[in-house]
Amino acid sequence: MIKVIVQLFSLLTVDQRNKFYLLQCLVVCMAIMEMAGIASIAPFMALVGNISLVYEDNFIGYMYTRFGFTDPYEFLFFVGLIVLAALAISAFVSMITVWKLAMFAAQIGTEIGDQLYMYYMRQSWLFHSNTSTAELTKNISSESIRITDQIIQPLMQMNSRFVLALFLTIGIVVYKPLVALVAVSIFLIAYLILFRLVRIKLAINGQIISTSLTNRFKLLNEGLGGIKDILLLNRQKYFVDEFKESGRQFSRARGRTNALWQVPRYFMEFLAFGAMISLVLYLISSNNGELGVILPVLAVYGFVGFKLLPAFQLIYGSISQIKGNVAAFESVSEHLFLSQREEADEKLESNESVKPFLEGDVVFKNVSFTYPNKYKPALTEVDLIFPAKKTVGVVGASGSGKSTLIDILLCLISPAKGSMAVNGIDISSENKRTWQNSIGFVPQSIFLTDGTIKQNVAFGVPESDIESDKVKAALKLAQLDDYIETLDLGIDTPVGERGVQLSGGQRQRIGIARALYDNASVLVFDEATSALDGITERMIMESIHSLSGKKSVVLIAHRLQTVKKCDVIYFIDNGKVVSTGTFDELYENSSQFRKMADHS
Ligand SMILES: Nc1ncnc2c1ncn2[C@@H]1O[C@H](COP(=O)(O)OP(=O)(O)OP(=O)(O)O)[C@@H](O)[C@H]1O
Repeated sequence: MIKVIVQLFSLLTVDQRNKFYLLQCLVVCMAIMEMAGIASIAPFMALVGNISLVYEDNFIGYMYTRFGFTDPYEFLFFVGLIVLAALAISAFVSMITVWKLAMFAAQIGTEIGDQLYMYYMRQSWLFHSNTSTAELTKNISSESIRITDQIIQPLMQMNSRFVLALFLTIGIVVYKPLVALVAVSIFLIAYLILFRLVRIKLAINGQIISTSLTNRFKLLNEGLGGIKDILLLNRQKYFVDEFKESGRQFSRARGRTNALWQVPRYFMEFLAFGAMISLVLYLISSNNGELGVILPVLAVYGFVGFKLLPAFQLIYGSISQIKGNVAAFESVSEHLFLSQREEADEKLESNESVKPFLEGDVVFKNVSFTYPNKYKPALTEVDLIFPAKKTVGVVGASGSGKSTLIDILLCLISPAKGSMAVNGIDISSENKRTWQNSIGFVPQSIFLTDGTIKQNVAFGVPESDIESDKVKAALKLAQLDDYIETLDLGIDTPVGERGVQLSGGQRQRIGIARALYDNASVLVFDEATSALDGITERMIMESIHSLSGKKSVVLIAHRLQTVKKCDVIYFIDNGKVVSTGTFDELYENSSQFRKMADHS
């Protein structure tokens, strides 16, 4: 647990650390004020028990004459007011401190969520293709809240209570050493035994909470994402039962964790009352029932107990909560540390001047690639050229390596061996962004946001920066202008979540318009016309081929009709380029290609 606290602290920025130190000063201030409030009660209660103290040679007697009082009860009233004022100031400082601590913890917690989102958004395609989205969603939306509410908040509260408990303990030990040491030891030992008994259970519960949350997010994604198939196959029961089961595990683990830190309070209160009664009996027997001596001691211990017991309970509760939720921090800590390191690197990178555009022949030299969890390479020593302003087809059977080749072209993955150069310039991590700025990509399945047609064409551009003329031109090229004209709201028509209000072909054409919006110099189509009907496909293919001579176009296709007009076609098999040429040349020279063409 100490390790988690140290790690959390090392994740704080300089600003956050400075704020933390300031808050720490406020916490000490709060503890001192609470101490002062309690300490002021002793003389007041002494006076209540024995008003003749004002005539004796002590601090009370000195104050009585110093302020010129003549009536002892008037002085008692005055002391009462001072005690009230001290308690009010202490309550005020406590309120401010607790408020600031809560705000600070909430801010750090939210920033953890932001940090994770930023980190995941910056990760490579390889990272995302090998990581579960449910896991990442859970980390951002749920684990970061768990870290805020169940680790940082308790940590900050515990911190303030710890300082107070320490001061109060020192105070009462100085006041009456023996009684104080006995009382504090009883409580400390009781809490220590309790914590040792429950800590393993708490850690296990924390793990169960994390696992069941991952399952619930996974079932949410899969259930709602695949609702069409589920409705059709009538598989709701399986998803609902699994969701309920993970919910049951989650609630039981969470309930147990909460109970383990709340329930012992009642036992400790019983112990406190027992200690108080023992103290009364001890004081009465050792002071012959003299109220003037007994009352101030009882009042101080009463008030100290009133403050110290909740402080002990809060410290114990906080430690239990933190222990029960360490798993939440562990599941994101690696990503948080990596994101911290990446941010530092990014600052260095941002100083570089970035060229906006790259165009020219794209040359693959001896490119090989193997996926991290695979033994067999997806591409082996590929040498090829995508000539500038020509239309190139990439064909091959399913699993032959076409998408991998395109992912390298798009710089979504980097070749393990070999290189890619554009116009003679090797593409590396430094100029990768510039190259990506130059490409428009239309994937097999288009991702649409729950926005308008316009927002989906100018994907990720702030509304105020979207150029409607460019959107309309791209839509025209994608053969969607006729459809837009039939809509009352035109390009401002909402498409519904993931484009459910559009047909598959219309979604595909929005994707094509998106690739065309930024006027990229290279357009890459990954089976982009597969969802279209024959006539629309032909019209779009004509638009695409009309770009020949103006833009470089790369077409990946299963159906070889799509690549018939390409200037050059690469035929891929088993991760290697096995034949190159025009459609007719390949048809003539490659029996494999001929077989595919005849069956497409
Ligand atoms: N993210 C990944 N992790 C591990 N292996 C992968 C990954 N993506 C693809 N592969 C593997 O790499 C090989 C080439 O796959 P790729 O997707 O490039 O083929 P493809 O020709 O595009 O197939 P299709 O036409 O069916 O889309 C396949 O064996 C595939 O299983």
